[in-house]
Amino acid sequence: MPTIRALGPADPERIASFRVTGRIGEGGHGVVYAAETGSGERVAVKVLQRRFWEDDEVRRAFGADLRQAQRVTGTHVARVTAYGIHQQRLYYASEYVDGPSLWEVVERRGPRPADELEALAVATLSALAAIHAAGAAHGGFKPGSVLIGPDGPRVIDFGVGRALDGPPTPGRLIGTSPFTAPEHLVGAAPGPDGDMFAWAGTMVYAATGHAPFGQDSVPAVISRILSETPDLAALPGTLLASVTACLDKVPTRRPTARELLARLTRERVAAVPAAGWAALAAAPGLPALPPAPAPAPAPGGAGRPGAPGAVVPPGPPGAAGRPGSPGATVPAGRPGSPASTPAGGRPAMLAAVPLAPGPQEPPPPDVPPAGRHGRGHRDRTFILAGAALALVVALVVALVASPGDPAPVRIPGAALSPALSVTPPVTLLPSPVPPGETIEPTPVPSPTEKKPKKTKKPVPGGPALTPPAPHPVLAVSPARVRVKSDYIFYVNLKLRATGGAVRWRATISEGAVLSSSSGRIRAGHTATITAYGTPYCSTSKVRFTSNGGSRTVTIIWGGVRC
Ligand SMILES: Nc1ncnc2c1ncn2[C@@H]1O[C@H](COP(=O)(O)OP(=O)(O)OP(=O)(O)O)[C@@H](O)[C@H]1O
Repeated sequence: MPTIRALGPADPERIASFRVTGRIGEGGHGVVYAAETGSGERVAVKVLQRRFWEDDEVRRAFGADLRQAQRVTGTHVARVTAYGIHQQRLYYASEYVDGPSLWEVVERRGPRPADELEALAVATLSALAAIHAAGAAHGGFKPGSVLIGPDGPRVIDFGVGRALDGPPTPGRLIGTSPFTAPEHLVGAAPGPDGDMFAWAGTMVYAATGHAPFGQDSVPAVISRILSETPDLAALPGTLLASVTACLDKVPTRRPTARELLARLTRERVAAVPAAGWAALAAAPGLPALPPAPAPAPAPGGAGRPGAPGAVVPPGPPGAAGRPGSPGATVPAGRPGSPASTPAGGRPAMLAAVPLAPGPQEPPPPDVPPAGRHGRGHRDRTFILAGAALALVVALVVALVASPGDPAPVRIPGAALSPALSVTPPVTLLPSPVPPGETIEPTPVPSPTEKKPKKTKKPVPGGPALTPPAPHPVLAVSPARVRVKSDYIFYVNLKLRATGGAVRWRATISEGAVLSSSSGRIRAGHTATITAYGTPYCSTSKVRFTSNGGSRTVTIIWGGVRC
């Protein structure tokens, strides 16, 4: 149960139509209050820090993201019930979950046993599937995003990552937790694939008590996320393949939440030997089923609960409700396994977890999924070229909007939900003033600039001589960067080869890391590498050496106070 503290002098007593009853806590983005609606329903209201209100881009994205988040419903999500602006601060309200976060549970009680992990996996995948089915992404999934309520795990804080972290632009980090997917570290926008990576890391945390890539210095964690595979030995066999697949560095290779939910459900059913199902079907004392009226197959296919000859999913004797209905529960342990315990004997925290998604969640896992995130096989050909870091360089090139590229930023002019009681009504329209820069690059020639036209010089008195071979040159841009935010700790550097192919090597001063330290660029081509540092008033020098000379880039990790 979260500790609710009394309000301080700076805390509001009302937020829009909500009566604030206490302060739950504060995170990186704002303060969360316990509050009540006019009809006495408990809600949690997150009031974002003022800097978000002051950011035009965030204000524009906030309305769009929250509208989408409001569409997400399901047994294992804390529904977003309202959002708006209160005293120049953005806020949103969600269902109050009366329970600790997964962080707290693991910190206090240690790594969780196999049966709890399985139930946790099913519940959180069910929530992510619902979020993704609504066209949203969580964008910041981590153990703190899972609250263990009296009726099972609930996922909070979904769908606002894009608004709070903004579009991927050079030098702007998307997501900052040790659970962040590698593609987000290099600028990709939050998406379902990234959620799956973060989900897997969260499962590793629940099984071991440690974040999969460590939690020490930021550059060290980033370097491990980009290049290392965590130790998964503590995971139960039932989850190992799923978690391993989700930790793939290539986003499109990761399975979807829906696919994993289907896999786990199938495996659970298959874990009961056929003889066990037969014995259950023939158990004495079951009321006789009426004879089948006709041999025609029933809609929904064989196995529909209640149909003659249907497989009856496991459930505690006397369990109410059809499997999949909100009230239906199954023991979290494998039926018949030594770990499984009766509902009453299970740890209270995960005592009863619906196995199948609730009625408002996506269709049952057996329904063939649609679209890229729903297709059965991820057969897209992605070739891992050698070591993981090489792969990351490819990701960087593919995903990052580099300093010279026009950033394809889609800004829907988002209006606040009309359902809200915002006084006075505020419309979040695109501002005519462009948002403030976060990085000041030294002006560099555009990488899209046209190659100089070859002009034939007339050579008086004879045929044209063979021109001397052009000398390869490595251009690096920007040459000097000042990062002006506490929340940004990476910078993309664009390398360009002219006059011939260039082989390059790079080193960076201590306390920072590079996504790649060597490579080859063909003439006229570009590559992007990323420097990760610590944004606390320090300077990093990146030194490039190549057959085209040497270059040094200076990065000043600033923050507004430096
Ligand atoms: N819907 C909710 N019901 C109950 N408690 C909540 C709810 N949402 C958040 N909380 C609690 O409020 C506290 C602060 O949450 P918050 O999301 O701000 O933390 P955070 O994840 O560290 O922050 P951020 O995501 O902004 O970095 C946490 O203890 C969290 O468990």
